[in-house]
Amino acid sequence: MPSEKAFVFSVLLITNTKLMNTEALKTSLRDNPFTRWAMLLTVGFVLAANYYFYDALSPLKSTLTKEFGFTSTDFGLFVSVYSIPNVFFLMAVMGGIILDKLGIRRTGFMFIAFMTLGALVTAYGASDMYRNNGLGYAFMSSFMPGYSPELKMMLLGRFLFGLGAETSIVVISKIIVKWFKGKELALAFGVKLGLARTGSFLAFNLSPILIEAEAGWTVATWFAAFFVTSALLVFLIYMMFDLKLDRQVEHGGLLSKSEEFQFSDLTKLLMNRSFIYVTLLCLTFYSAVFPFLSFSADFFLNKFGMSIKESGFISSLLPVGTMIFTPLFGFFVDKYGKAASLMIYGSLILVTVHLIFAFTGLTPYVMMVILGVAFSLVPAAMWPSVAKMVDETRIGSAYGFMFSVQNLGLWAFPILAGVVLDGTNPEGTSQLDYTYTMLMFACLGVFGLLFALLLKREDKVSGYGLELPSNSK
Ligand SMILES: NCCCC[C@H](NC(=O)[C@@H](N)CCCCN)C(=O)O
Repeated sequence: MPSEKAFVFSVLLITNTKLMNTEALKTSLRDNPFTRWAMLLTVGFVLAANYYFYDALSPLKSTLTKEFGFTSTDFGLFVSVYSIPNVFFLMAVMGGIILDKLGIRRTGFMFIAFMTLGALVTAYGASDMYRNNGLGYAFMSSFMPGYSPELKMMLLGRFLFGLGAETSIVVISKIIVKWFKGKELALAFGVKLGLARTGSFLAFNLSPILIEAEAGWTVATWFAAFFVTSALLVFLIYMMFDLKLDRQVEHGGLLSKSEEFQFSDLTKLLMNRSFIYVTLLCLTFYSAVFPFLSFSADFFLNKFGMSIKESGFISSLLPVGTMIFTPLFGFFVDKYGKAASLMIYGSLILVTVHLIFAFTGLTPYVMMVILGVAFSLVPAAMWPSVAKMVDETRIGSAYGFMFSVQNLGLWAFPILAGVVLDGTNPEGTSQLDYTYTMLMFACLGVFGLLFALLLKREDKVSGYGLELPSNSK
């Protein structure tokens, strides 16, 4: 009898231990809400640094003219060179493929390192150290005399920065999916975008303050570069947690053979009319926003006679607006749908605001907040809509492709804005007239509106259900 009892006891013990082990296997780091959200904050910091650096010199266009003799076209060139690797070498698409092959840690580190190198080279190109015949100055002076050696070094820096920055956004999107899939994914995406835009908000407000530093105006560029460098260090912390999570789950986020990117995926995407319309909307809408934002502080400074600080502050109202409205509209799209309609409204608002900027002297404070509503409506509806059109395993390639097409606009339109400005204002004019530049942005908005309308019409045929709530598809 006692031996029977002992047998039952040991069976119970073994079963219980087995159950406990299975339970331990089931829970991983991502199941702990604190760790999950801490990871979001960690990669959000990297994104904020990325957006900070992208915008850090935008409020300082007049300073660059004063210090280095930059024309509006030079400034446009500087903004746009960010996009060259993504347009001409399809870096965002390649980055997505590399990501699927090498995984998050190696790809993330490599591309954030490129961002850091680019940021440091840009700051160096603007520094006194370089201008006093520092390393590379003689070389940069030896060709294309029409462009200053400062501009050339800064262009090289921004090129390297762009090479890393867009792919790192794709990597971070994948990190969010890795930690939040099946949990609070939509909210996490909204918060991620909010953190990124905090970087832009800070850039427009901090750069004008930092140029007044005792050590000279280049404190603003060095600060931006060190912010990006600190992001690389913060990413190392993320990598440790990522490794730990991979040891807890089976496949470590790497794709199986059947899930890997195939070029036939791209052809399939290109045959999908809804995807084409949303990509063209992405190109035209974002081209009317980001390049405008890069010139906006200088526009306010010239049109309303504001200081660098005030014009930077007004520009920062756009990212602030999006930080509040994007999660709200994201929630609306999840719950009630109407994504295609929201993209139409967003495009309509964008055109109206640009026309008001072109032809009236209405206060820019309110207009920038309204523009923030437009810049929340479209992204909040656009990115989740793509997820309805393409298979989940192809979402990285789809976003990568959209980024590359979008970057065509982020490359061309800052240059065009500068060329239009230089072409429509006599040389040496003290107050730039932005009317034609604003009209150009309004026209882009009209194209965006057209593609949004086509997208809604196509949705009735394709049946992707863009007008339906998230969980009904
Ligand atoms: N899941 C995709 C989110 C994209 C957010 C989007 N960013 C971009 O489109 C970037 N390719 C361009 C960023 C250039 C300025 N930093 C956004 O709305 O910010």
